[in-house]
Amino acid sequence: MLLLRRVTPRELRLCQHTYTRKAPFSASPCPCIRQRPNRPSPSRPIRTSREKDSNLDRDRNARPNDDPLPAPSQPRASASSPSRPLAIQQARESATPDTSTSGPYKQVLLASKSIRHNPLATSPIHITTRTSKSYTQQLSAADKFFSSSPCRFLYSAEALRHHSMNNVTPEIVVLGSSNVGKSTFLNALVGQPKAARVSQKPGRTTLMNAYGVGPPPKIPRGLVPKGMPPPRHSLVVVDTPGYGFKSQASWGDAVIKYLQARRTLRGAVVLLSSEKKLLPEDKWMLRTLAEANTRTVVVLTKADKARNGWVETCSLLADMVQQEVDRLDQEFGGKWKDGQDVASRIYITAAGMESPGRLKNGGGIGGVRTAILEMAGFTLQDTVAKKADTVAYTGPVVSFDDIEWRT
Ligand SMILES: Nc1nc2c(ncn2[C@@H]2O[C@H](COP(=O)(O)OP(=O)(O)OP(=O)(O)O)[C@@H](O)[C@H]2O)c(=O)[nH]1
Ligand SMILES: [Mg+2]
Repeated sequence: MLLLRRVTPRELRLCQHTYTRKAPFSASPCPCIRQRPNRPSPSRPIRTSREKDSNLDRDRNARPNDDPLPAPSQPRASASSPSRPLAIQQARESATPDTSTSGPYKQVLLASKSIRHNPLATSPIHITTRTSKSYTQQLSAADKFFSSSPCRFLYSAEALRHHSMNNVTPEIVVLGSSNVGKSTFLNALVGQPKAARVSQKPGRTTLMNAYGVGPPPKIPRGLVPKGMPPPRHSLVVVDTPGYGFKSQASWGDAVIKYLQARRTLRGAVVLLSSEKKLLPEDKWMLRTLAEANTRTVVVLTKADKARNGWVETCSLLADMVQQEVDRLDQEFGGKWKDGQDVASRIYITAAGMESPGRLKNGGGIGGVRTAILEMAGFTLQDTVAKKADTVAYTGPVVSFDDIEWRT
């Protein structure tokens, strides 16, 4: 449910200040007050009896090294004080020397299904490509989710009112400065080279373009609003025009209004170029999302551009971004990153290194896929994912945010 509250004079001043700055993505002054829609309930997610059984088996068979990523329903204090299971996992990762990123950059980047920032690492390099057994299973479930059904272009929207009506399907928006690689990233995410148009010139994408991804969800007919066709995809991903260089104020207005008002928006992916520093316009975008309490995953793109220096380059930038995210999280009362686990990490990708169809989870795309699914309200059940070839997608990937659809 969309919750609105009165804007305090301080917030209003802050917004006006933000938007009237030398506009990165200039938009008219208006308050950012959208609460996160449909946060996961603090109680355990409801599960089907089959899932319960399989989870019981998993619990019985779990070995200490197979620490699964914590269920999204588990409470988490803030990004700076991670939940216990996440802290245990990070501590484990930092306990043994991490050589997972060493080797020729092309080989390592293409082979890495998840490239994550690990701020607790004891070495000066805070990047890891290591994956536990259960995380590997989650990655493969995420790959199947994105690749099993072809992605479908849904519509282009110039303004909020042009977006199709959507009451049921979770949406994720891809944001970033112009030319950062948003459309390339979207193509890699959905595994289709030509889903979105890509160009070397900044300012290529000028509209918000929505794509349907994932298999059709199983929703009882009665829960679909009258006169609406049942959704054909489990998730909508929205590509956006870039902010900063070659951007236009009207694009910024449209995107900000969408961020504030779209009820089914479950989270944002903010792309930052690893060729650049953290730009003022990126800080502005992160602040806007923190203020609106929108779940956010940060992704560094074009890791391959630094060639063999990619690990150091990305590690430094990720450290800076993490500091900014933690600072914003604290400023807004520790609520922004609350309840995010997989999605609380900073991810690194090299989506443009290989044709998206061939990249699959490689180039770090797999890690972002799991984070996006978590943000969108899906739980990746690793035990069931083993049988992914034989079960329908209500098995390995279960939406708990949308659980009321099925009851
Ligand atoms: N080397 C390399 N190039 C990349 C990568 N990702 C994107 N690019 C290149 O960066 C350029 C811009 O990519 P786009 O995906 O069009 O960027 P965008 O953010 O959608 O740009 P706008 O729509 O103009 O805002 C293209 O030439 C891509 O091939 C990457 O991971 N590695
Ligand atoms: Mg684009």
